[in-house]
Amino acid sequence: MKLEVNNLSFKYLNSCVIFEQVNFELEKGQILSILGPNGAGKSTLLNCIGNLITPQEGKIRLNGEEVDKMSPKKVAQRIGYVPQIHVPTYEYTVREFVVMGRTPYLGKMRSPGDADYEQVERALDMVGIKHLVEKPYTQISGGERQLVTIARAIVQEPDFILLDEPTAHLDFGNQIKTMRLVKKLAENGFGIIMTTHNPDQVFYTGGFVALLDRQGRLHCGVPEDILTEPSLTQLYQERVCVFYSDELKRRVCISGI
Ligand SMILES: Nc1ncnc2c1ncn2[C@@H]1O[C@H](COP(=O)(O)OP(=O)(O)OP(=O)(O)O)[C@@H](O)[C@H]1O
Repeated sequence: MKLEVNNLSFKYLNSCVIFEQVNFELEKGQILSILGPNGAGKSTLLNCIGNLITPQEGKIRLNGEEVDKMSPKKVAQRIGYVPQIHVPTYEYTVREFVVMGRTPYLGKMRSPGDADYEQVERALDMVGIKHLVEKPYTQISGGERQLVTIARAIVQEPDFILLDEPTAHLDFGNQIKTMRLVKKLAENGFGIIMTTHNPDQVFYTGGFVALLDRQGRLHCGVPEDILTEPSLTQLYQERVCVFYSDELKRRVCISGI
């Protein structure tokens, strides 16, 4: 299963262009991390890929099929989306919230069955929050909510999962655990597209990386080529240091303060 993004351009009504001529492709089991300054357009790009908003130009295809011509149900079977902030509207328990990920597979008027709930338990176990299963979704923390939303995307069994800043609300330990989880999801065959503000996470997860600059251009490649001291310093307008750690056996990125 291949996701292709061709010549994508987007602007909001009455705004300047957010990004232009964006091109990349990704296979199931691969990771693409998107970095860029605040307001560059990373979430907007994810929303286009998830078919939540329509680009003015360009196409997104899944195995050659145009996403905007697919039914919402079929898109939901192929692409899972974990937004940056999820505002709860009703006191669902975590179990009830996560099982909603099974909706694209349920027939009209059919309720989830034992097998669906077993998937929920497995997904909560995988993200490390099985103990929250009975808790109301409105009574868990922002970070826990993010993990619950990842569990919902897992039970959706999509080919690709879009993660918008999956570590945004997480403490340092949970950020590390989530990056380990992202790698595990890719090893389990999910294609992952995630946005992040931490270049070091990309050296850990590996895969591909894309920098979205302030001019709306996307520069894609492997971390070793794309995440260099000059490119990151230019992107963030602050000194950034990149070096090889013998202990970690990978490159490391830290602020150059
Ligand atoms: N619904 C909207 N209507 C008009 N402009 C919008 C809308 N949503 C976002 N924008 C603008 O589009 C630009 C890109 O926003 P977006 O949220 O995609 O950036 P981002 O790179 O994800 O930012 P951050 O890192 O801060 O989350 C910003 O200037 C933002 O103000």
